[in-house]
Amino acid sequence: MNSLEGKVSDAFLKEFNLPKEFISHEAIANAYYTYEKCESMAKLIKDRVNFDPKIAIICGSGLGDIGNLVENAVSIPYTEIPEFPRSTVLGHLGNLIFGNLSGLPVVCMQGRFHPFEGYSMSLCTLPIKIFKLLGCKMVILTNAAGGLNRVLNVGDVMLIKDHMSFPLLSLKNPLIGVNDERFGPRFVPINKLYTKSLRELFKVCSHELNIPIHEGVYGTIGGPSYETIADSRFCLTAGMDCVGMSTSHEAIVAAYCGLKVLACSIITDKAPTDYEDEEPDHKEIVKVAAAKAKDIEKLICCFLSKIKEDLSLIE
Ligand SMILES: O=P(O)(O)O[C@H]1O[C@H](CO)[C@@H](O)[C@H]1O
Ligand code: HPA
Repeated sequence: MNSLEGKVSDAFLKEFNLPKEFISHEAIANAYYTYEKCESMAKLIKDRVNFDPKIAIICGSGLGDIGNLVENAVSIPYTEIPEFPRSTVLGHLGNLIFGNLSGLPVVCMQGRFHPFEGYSMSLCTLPIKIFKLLGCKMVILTNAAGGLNRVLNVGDVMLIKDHMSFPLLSLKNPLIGVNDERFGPRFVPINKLYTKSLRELFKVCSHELNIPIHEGVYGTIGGPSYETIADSRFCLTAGMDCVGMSTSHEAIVAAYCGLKVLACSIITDKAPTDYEDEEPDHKEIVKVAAAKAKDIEKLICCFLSKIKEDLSLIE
């Protein structure tokens, strides 16, 4: 029995009318963080910061410096939030930073949770539900990713227009389990997940700042191993432009909770597609992401200043 199982509420087990051995791990994990528990976590955070963020930003590997741009910042280490997961991956500091960015109230997550760390999908996406309860209207998701499409070079920014996720396609979905309609509906359409109008606005920023960007499909693999050559070739043929181990499930929970989503990748390496290609290395990935973070930071700041001019874009 894992530690979460012991805490599953009787009401949940009764609803299924089955012994808990018949319930999937995802459903059990999901049931643990009830709406009420998320509400009390959000309240605890709110009492501490006394701040109402409108936009949440999740920083990918090596991209935590975005949080350092936040003005009048109040920071809460994850370790000081009871029952909040901990960051275990290099390049993910583990702080929530509240303050203003480009004149808008934001919460910035310096460090995300990945399924390969051993966290359930619902735990990886718990922060999104808390952001919703804190009053956020949209999330900006960032990540480090390996380029598959050969038009993508190391250091490029790719705006995500769609995703394909092996975990999600194979019933590893954060929404599995008893649904609480207060968060969102049972069935969630995701064919318009990465809001087009917001992507267009991001492209305007790209032009204004003269920072060229690509637009493409992000692929999620489970990790923590990288891809074989055969995996990469398959992913490319399937339509993925780049590949990483995060983001897609966060985007789905955001859509489920009624939050708008904008997501972008920094291409930190070329996913190997030939037997002679170099091996990806996480330390190097973090280094490249940090070195190229300025472009994403400028784009996000410009994007936020445009949202500020027309808040109806995220209503
Ligand atoms: O997606 P982020 O958090 O940027 O991290 C990416 O970098 C790590 C691999 O080097 C994986 O965790 C992958 O998902
Ligand atoms: N593969 C998978 N995940 C990644 C990569 C990669 O090449 N680069 C950064 N995250």
